[in-house]
Amino acid sequence: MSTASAEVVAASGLTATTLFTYLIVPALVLWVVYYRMSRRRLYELAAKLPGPEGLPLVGKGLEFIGSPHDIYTRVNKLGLEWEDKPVVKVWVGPRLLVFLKDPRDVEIILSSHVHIDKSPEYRFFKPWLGNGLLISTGEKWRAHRKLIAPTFHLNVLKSFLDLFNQNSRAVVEKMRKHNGEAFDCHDYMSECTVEILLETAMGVNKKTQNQSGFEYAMAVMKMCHILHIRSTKVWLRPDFLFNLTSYAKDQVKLLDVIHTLTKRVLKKKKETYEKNKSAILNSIPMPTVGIKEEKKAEEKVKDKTVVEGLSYGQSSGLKDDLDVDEDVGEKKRLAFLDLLIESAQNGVVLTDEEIKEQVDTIMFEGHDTTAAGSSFFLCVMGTHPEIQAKVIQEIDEIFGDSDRPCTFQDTLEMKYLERCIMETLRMFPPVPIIARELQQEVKLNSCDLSIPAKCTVVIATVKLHRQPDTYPNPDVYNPDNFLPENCANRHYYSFVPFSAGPRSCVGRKYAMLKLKVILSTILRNFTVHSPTKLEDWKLQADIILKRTDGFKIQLKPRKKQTVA
Ligand code: HEM
Repeated sequence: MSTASAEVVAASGLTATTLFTYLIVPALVLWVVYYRMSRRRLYELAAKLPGPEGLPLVGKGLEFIGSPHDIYTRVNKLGLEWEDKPVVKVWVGPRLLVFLKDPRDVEIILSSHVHIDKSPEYRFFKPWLGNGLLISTGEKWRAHRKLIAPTFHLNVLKSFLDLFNQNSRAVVEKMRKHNGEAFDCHDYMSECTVEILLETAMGVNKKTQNQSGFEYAMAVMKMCHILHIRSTKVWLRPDFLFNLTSYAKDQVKLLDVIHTLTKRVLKKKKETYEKNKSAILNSIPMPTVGIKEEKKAEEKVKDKTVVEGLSYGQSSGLKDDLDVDEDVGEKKRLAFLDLLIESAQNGVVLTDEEIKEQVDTIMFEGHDTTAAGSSFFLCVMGTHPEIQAKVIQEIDEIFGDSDRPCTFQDTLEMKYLERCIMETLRMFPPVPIIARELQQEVKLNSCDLSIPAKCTVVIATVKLHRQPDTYPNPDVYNPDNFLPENCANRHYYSFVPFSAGPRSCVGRKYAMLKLKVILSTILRNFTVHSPTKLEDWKLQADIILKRTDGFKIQLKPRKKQTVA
């Protein structure tokens, strides 16, 4: 306070404390009244929703303290207490979270073209993924989705089979050195999926990758951990507090590793593009095995339309923009990064920064999810030898004694393996929650209740996929859950590991094809044993679902070594 104003205050007999009381306190009270009035409808509807009331001010915020496994266990327990309700509200401080687990309600959210905004927690991804497809919304998201979805067309994916095969064989050779010893398979799956992504979607040659795949995968894992900590520890949410912690310093270092790789990938690709524009079209690797037979098989498949639906990770009644039948045309069949660069050169408004954000998004979404899915699969096989034997029998019927690479037609014949992958994604969905910020009130289908605008809707796939009225014995691993006759009467939205509707996973078909090639190659070479029973696994919902106790497996060679 200046001397003059201090004198005025002194003359009027006011002290700084009374000034505070007379000005700041009423302003604060007015703000609180305004804040509550503007959220009146939210409180009104929230009061009618079932769920724990929690403590004043913090609600159930304290449930989110502790290790990722503790949080997972506590939130799961909370879910069990409200098991009989189709919808459960949870207050975390001033935030209202509404958990949905009835497929009829899940359908309202996921099938909507309106409820597409991600929840505020996704903003923690911003320094990493910018405004990439996972986070963006509105017109930007719509335009980029339209551009990117065709790059995951089956015709593009089929051209990746050689690379899927080569990398699967490489990981088999790397894992062989454990010689029957127990080891954590997640690091291998992680490295392998990063390398496959670099070679396929990004078109980066293996020779130029060096150690970067492994380093990148480790940096991504650590970043996910930091993001998880931020979204669960309320005090780390504001940037100014987070920036004071060692997590912020670690984040800077990790993002440096991640973005260095992305920038390098982008630079290389642009140089190639400039050097020889026409060579870009030819740079998509073409399959070299059994092309004629593939063509015949494809025609057969087209007649039967068996390639959609469950084969590619979603209930057969669901369709999204990945299921468009018309071929995008020879010229347009570009791999992801080639298409983005070409589009930017040909007048589509796409800045270098936007391309980088999409590359980061695809690298993250495309790698950690598949690494978790394949690691869970191997562990499940290891704990269910009788089911593993059936998968191996199917694979042997397809390949016999041959070491030939896997073709697209082979993947279509892996029906039992497919059901086992589906069942793994049911029990252990790599993306355990899908969260949206509602801009409009929503009337639920399962009951006579509405959820308010401005709340966060959470679809916990880990819960949705284990509803006993949909899946008898939901905690028992049973691939027969995905027999056609058992799927027939099930609600389409009761199985959404890749989400569904307009914001479904753009890499769904890519992931399924890649999983079939990697996992069949591993089981052509080894039988898997897993030392810990499935009931004893310790899970943590760390953005991506993981095992706190690690993905330990032992491999026993089945036959002579394949040539890598
Ligand atoms: C087993 C593997 C995978 C699973 C379980 C999975 C699951 C999901 C889920 C649940 C979402 C919706 C997330 C949300 O709404 O918050 C999603 C979105 C997305 N996924 Fe995947 N994913 C997998 C593999 C992949 C792959 C291989 C790629 C790319 C190569 C990919 C790219 C994306 C992208 C870009 C989005 C954002 C789409 C949008 O918002 O329009 N995913 N994924």
